[in-house]
Amino acid sequence: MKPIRVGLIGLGTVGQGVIKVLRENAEEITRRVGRPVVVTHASARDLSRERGVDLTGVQLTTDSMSIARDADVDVVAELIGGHSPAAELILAAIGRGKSVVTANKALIAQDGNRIFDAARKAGVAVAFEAAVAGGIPIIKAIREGLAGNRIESVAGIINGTCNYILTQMTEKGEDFAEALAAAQKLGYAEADPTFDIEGVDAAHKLTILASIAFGIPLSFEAVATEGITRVTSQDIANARQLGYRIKLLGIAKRSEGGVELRVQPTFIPEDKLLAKVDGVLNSVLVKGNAVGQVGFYGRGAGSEATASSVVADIVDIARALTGESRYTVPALAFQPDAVKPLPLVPAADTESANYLSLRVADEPGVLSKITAILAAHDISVEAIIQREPHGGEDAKVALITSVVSEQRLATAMAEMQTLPFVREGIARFRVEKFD
Ligand SMILES: NC(=O)c1ccc[n+]([C@@H]2O[C@H](COP(=O)([O-])OP(=O)(O)OC[C@H]3O[C@@H](n4cnc5c(N)ncnc54)[C@H](O)[C@@H]3O)[C@@H](O)[C@H]2O)c1
Ligand SMILES: N[C@@H](CCO)C(=O)O
Ligand code: NA
Repeated sequence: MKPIRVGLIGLGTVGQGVIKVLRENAEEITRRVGRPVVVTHASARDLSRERGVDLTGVQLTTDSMSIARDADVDVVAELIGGHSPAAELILAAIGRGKSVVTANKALIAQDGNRIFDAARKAGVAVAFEAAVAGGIPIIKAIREGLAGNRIESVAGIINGTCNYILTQMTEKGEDFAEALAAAQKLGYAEADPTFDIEGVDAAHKLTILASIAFGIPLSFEAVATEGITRVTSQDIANARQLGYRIKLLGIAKRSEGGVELRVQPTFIPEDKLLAKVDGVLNSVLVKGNAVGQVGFYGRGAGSEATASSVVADIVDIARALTGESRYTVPALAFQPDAVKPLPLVPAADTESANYLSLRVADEPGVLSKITAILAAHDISVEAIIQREPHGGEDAKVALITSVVSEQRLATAMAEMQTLPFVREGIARFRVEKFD
């Protein structure tokens, strides 16, 4: 039986995982597809590097474009990341009538509209399950499994590196830099890890999820994005004492004004599902009007977990090439001419409960003055802790507010900041209760 020939562009963490998974599970995959699926071609920047995977039978090259154009390649997997030359390579493969699999969320979030358009015109597929939440089949679940619903919200932990760092800081007391270095070593981080820690990678993924969930164009620029670099060990300790965990959450939800898209470090009550998702694990909760809430959980990064999704996409395409059926699921779940923008709610118009942390001079009456300002703005305090000063340090106050609009909170915080005993720089993070 003639095999489906896969050309891999990039032999890094994910590329090596794909070789391994396709080899290890060859028998099962052949039974699923109806014929073998084999990596016949692969490109890398440095062919002399030792990779720890068996590359026998794979034709190696440094010329990635030759793979995109090779008539002897049936499916191309782009696993180099970044915008260029990834975009050119994908478009070249599409131009030769090949379906493409990619793990490149940065490219899809920013340039997906153009790529899907080209693929549609060429009658081929661009599949990207590995781009969001690594090994969790969340794209397929929303696009196909939940296609009967009006999706109300998608929320979750969608960056493995940040979740790993926050977990190491919380459980092991590791410092930020140490935990990031470990995440990089484990193959979780992006080539430029500022994409992870500044929330950009999560924003790329949220952009894709929002399009698939709501049928809106890819709108990366509209995501209000904050990473985890402002989260201190003190915030983590405060969260614990108040009964919360801090997670970097991506949230896309419908609200009165349209859709809200945000990525932020968020306090979550410790008994909620998302608060218990630790390490490199990701979890996504989807709310549909028919199904209610459904949750997905699994490894969000790493070589073989991510390869699991790349290979699933290759299998989908291989099945379509093998059987009578064409690959007919639209890339962004909705028919291209039915994708329409919804108003994007500005962050200032959104509402949430909040965690505030203040450094204050050790004076009598401090707490009552702070709470009086909050009360004057109709904000109630749900929990509060005060740490006594020691060794000449300031006292510290941390509290959780009721649900309040961004504007009202900003006014109250500005007023608090003018109190003479409140030091510069009140820290604030959102709280999501998932009630
Ligand atoms: N690592 C993960 O856990 C993970 C998870 C999901 C998605 N992704 C995505 O998968 C893609 C690859 O990530 P990775 O972690 O494997 O990165 P990586 O840095 O380990 O691997 C990329 C490889 O591509 C090579 N490369 C770069 N330009 C090339 C070119 N023009 N031709 C041939 N090879 C080239 C690099 O030398 C490197 O070996 C990225 O888009 C990333 O966002 C990664
Ligand atoms: N750098 C990404 C890889 C998976 O997309 C993460 O840590 O989640
Ligand atoms: Na996925």
